[in-house]
Amino acid sequence: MLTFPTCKINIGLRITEKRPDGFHNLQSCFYPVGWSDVLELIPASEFSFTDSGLAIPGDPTKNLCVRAYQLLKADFELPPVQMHLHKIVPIGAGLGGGSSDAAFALKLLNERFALGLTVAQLQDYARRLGSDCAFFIENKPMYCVEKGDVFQEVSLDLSGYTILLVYPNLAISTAEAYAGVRPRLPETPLSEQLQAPIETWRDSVHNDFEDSLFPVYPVLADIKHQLYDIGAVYASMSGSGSTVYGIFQAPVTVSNHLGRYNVWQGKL
Ligand SMILES: C[C@@](CO)(OP(=O)(O)O)[C@H](O)COP(=O)(O)OP(=O)(O)OC[C@H]1O[C@@H](n2ccc(N)nc2=O)[C@H](O)[C@@H]1O
Ligand SMILES: Nc1ncnc2c1ncn2[C@@H]1O[C@H](COP(=O)(O)OP(=O)(O)O)[C@@H](O)[C@H]1O
Repeated sequence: MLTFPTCKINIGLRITEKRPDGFHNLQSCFYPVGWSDVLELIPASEFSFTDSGLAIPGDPTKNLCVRAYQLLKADFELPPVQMHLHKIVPIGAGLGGGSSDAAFALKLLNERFALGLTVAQLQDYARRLGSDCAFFIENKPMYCVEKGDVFQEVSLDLSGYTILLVYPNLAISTAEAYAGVRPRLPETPLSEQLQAPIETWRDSVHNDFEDSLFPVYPVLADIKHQLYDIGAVYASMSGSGSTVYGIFQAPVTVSNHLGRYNVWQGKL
């Protein structure tokens, strides 16, 4: 069985406070984007995990796909499987690629072995693997609060718009990015700003990580300016970086300047 774990962008990201557990509460709209990995699962005589494509840093036995399998194996009689992940979505990119792989692995195992888990149960397993992970169970636009794993419905429909993602070949660790932010409650809640037309977002919808990361990595601000220069209606860094995206009315010609990076263009 094959599945295609997509990624996400954050439209606005406000870090509101540090929590007693060391994590941060946030406000953000998570929006699915079609740049995807490929995950294959085949029943086998013993468990194995292999990967190809982009090199994934860290111990493969701790890959989030393996952890998803082990999590379910602890509660169910799961047969052994051969798992293969072809990695396409950049890593340390603010796109939630690893979290998506884990969530799609949970969904695939649930389906293949008829475990009968509900969406809420799958989300509970996903929360144990990472703050971003539960979003990818339903994988639809959501207003996310607390650790990014508590959801409120959002009536945001950007279908028809084109998105251009630019990964500047620079990985940023999520934990380090959080260590650099100064949490504060925004004067206007992000949910209110998102209700205004997309043309207004440039002056209102903000990713708090830009404040601490743009001075350290000037290439990020440069990409954002370039995206506006080529006609983006709205541009921002996604998550804790380093991907910067632009939303456009129609498909765009990627300039030579941006073409040096790892770019992906598609419909929202
Ligand atoms: C910043 C965001 C925004 O969507 O996305 P990415 O940029 O990673 O895609 C997320 O909050 C990332 O979520 P995720 O990547 O799942 O983080 P986790 O694995 O749970 O945590 C990694 C580390 O980030 C910090 N962390 C994460 C989430 C959160 N709400 N508060 C935190 O302080 C903690 O230091 C934690 O040890
Ligand atoms: N399947 C996976 N894909 C990507 N990264 C993974 C995976 N499993 C574990 N990881 C670990 O998670 C870290 C970053 O994950 P990722 O979700 O890509 O970050 P971000 O959301 O910031 O882009 C990597 O450094 C890697 O060690």
